[in-house]
Amino acid sequence: MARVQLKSLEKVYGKFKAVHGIDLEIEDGEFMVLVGPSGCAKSTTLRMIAGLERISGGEIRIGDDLVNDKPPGQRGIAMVFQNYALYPHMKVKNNLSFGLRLKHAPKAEIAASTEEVSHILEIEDYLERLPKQLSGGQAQRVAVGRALIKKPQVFLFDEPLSNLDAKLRASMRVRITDLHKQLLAEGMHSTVVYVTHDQTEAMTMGNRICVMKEGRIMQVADPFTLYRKPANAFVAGFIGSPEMNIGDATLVDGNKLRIGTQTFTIDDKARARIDKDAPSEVTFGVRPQHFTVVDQNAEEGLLGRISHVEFMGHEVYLYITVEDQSFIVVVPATGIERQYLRDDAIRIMPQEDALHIFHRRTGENISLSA
Ligand SMILES: Nc1ncnc2c1ncn2[C@@H]1O[C@H](COP(=O)(O)OP(=O)(O)OP(=O)(O)O)[C@@H](O)[C@H]1O
Repeated sequence: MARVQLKSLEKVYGKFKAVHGIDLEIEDGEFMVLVGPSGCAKSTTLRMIAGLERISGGEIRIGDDLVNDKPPGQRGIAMVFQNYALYPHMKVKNNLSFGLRLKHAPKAEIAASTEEVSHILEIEDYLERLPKQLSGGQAQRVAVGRALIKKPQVFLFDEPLSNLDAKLRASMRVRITDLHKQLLAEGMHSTVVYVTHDQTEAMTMGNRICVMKEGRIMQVADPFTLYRKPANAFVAGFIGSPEMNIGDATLVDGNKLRIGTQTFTIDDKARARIDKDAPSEVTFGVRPQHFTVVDQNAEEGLLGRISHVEFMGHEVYLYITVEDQSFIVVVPATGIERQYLRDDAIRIMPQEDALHIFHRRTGENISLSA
């Protein structure tokens, strides 16, 4: 069993509390991504699980073991770092087998494991090279191989793809998640805790994602739930690209929303979801993909002006100013009947069930019920 449990976990650096008593249960075999902006303490949390950082309070369990005071080598973990951390003077094959040699594993086992791992990661051709003779992607595969060869209960990844270009990152995302599935299919209890600041990486790789902010957990959920039902305005703004449109609004008579001086009727589905006790001064949220461009003379919707147009190939990003609020709206580029031009007037309307309402002060999503 390689469940990882964090209970009231805390980290204090001098007078600064970096981690504020977080609770998180990562299931056996799960791929859990810790994501959040720079400084939210995702790396600190990972390093505490690894045993590279002492904890200031709370508990960490790996499997059934309380590991609070155990050194990294006794935790059944292997870690892959952003900078690969390969030994520069060792050939790839020796980098791979280093952990096994340290444990004085039999020579035949070392040879067989090196062969197996290099085959899985397709690095057989580089075994005799030094790290400096590898590309970034190849070096990263060696770093993953070095973790894999230890057959750890838990893999810890700290921003492993940050140093790669966009194309290589995309292919390594697939490779790592495929590898995880393969290990599970072979009956290895390989739990993954993966740290990134990149929401695309989080959404595409995680079974579940833990979104963090300033040393606190904002939401833990599967990618679909995070996108469709963000618990608060922070998660809503962090997950999704381009970012969700978020701004001040007023609920009027429980069935209308006023943004600036413009008011539109909230659709029945959204109205049913909004907390009956919601305050009138709220924060609204609508994803750029969830607006419809409606007739300029329609009675409903928000009338604004296009301030900028970005043609992205398959879609067009429209930057729209509605009074003093800025919106970004994504429309499909194929089949558009009209050309969108800068300075044009435009009227937009949130699609049915696409409106989120957040508590202005706490940020809590008060349109999630039902
Ligand atoms: N050794 C340290 N001494 C003091 N403060 C530290 C130390 N290490 C980290 N911190 C602080 O703790 C907070 C969390 O840092 P951490 O590196 O875990 O964040 P992160 O989310 O991983 O950020 P990044 O994506 O930039 O790596 C930050 O405010 C950081 O400045």
